Amino acid sequence: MTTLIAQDLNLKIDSKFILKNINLEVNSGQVMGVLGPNGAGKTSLLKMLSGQTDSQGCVSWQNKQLNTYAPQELAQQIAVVNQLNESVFSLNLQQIVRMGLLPHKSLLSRQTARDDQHIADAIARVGLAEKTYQTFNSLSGGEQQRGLIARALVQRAAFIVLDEPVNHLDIYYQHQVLSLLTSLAHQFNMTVAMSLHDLNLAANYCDQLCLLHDGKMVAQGTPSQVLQAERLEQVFRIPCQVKHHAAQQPNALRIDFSPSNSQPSTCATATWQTEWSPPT
Ligand SMILES: Nc1ncnc2c1ncn2[C@@H]1O[C@H](COP(=O)(O)OP(=O)(O)OP(=O)(O)O)[C@@H](O)[C@H]1O
Repeated sequence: MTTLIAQDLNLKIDSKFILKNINLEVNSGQVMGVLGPNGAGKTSLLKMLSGQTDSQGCVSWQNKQLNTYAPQELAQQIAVVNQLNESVFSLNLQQIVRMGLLPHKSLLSRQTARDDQHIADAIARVGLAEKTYQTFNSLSGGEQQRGLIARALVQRAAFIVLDEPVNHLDIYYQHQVLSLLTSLAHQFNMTVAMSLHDLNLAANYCDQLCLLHDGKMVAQGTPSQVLQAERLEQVFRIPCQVKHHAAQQPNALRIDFSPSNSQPSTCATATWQTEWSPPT
């Protein structure tokens, strides 16, 4: 069943289109990856899909427009894990994860043993049980990222939106976190939308992909529909090969970018300063 529908989304700042005519649909139980080069509009799109930015256009979740949800009701439906900012938290990890319960509480409600169990389970699921009482500030970038994912789990929202969730994670936790998100979607019929820079992780873990370039939707569909060499070369401005491993898994893809083997794509316009000296 289609649960997320975005129609004709536009975002214009200072007369420049950041997003232009974006349309997409995501079914419940699916993981959608948002791909594209730096500045393509991934974060802006995720903010619109999760109601963090007012949309010029229409986003509806469960047949109801996002801008008609009350704030608490929206927070019960949608959990957001944004990119890490400089954190000002002096709270410990458990207290940060506990914030995920807020949408389900009234001002006077008490903490229950069941709440504590949910928090402990979520922290354990992201592999941070031994860091439960460490201050959030003192956690490593990857630990903070996993802590924020634990907070999203505690929120028990049916739609989780994550902006580059594996950015700070080592290879083990990249796979752990993406497997966890995929299994939440597939087993519990949740919907996940996330931006990713690693196209191979996107091919492995996402059911649907959309590829943005300069604020426009270049392609959307299954990984094998979207991840085509010629298109990726144009968008990412670097030579690329896409290999299909149908023998292992029907949709298994391997994307290799090989800048050293050939000349940069003719689309590449940037020139890089490779030497630098301090100003005198
Ligand atoms: N508030 C704003 N004012 C001006 N420009 C903005 C604003 N927000 C976003 N932009 C611009 O919109 C474009 C898209 O930004 P966005 O953060 O959505 O890209 P992105 O695809 O997530 O990039 P990255 O991969 O680097 O995180 C960028 O050129 C950015 O500078």
